[in-house]
Amino acid sequence: QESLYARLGGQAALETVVDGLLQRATRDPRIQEFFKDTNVRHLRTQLVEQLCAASGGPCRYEGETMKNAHAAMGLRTAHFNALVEDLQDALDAAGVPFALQGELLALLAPMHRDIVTR
Ligand code: HEM
Repeated sequence: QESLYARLGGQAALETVVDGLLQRATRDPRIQEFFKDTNVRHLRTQLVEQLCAASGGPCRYEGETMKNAHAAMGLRTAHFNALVEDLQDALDAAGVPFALQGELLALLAPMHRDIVTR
């Protein structure tokens, strides 16, 4: 079985998905406030690298732990779910098949416990 990374379409596909996610999240009234002082360029690089590594691609994630990166934000489950919805929209828009979307989301779901702090 090929890696999820390869089946998603590799680096270019991941970049399209992350761009779509960041466009949506930074305009999403439910969560946009969290991104107002963020260097989105840097976040894009880190997210692509993280998703590449997590999906079995040829990358190593060297960014912050999920706990450290989000500790100061006081995120709730509703914020987490809003971001996941934006990601699903971005995956749909990129034409990623539903089954592959599920595989990617399953990799991210366990991060909830490090990201949501209240
Ligand atoms: C599965 C869910 C999530 C993943 C995989 C994820 C991933 C990441 C990554 C990789 C970084 C970069 C860390 C670094 O700079 O080294 C980051 C930062 C950030 N995340 Fe998340 N995140 C998630 C959920 C959320 C949610 C729910 C929010 C807000 C609603 C959020 C807002 C942010 C912001 C604003 C930053 C940048 C902080 C800064 O400006 O330094 N994230 N996230």
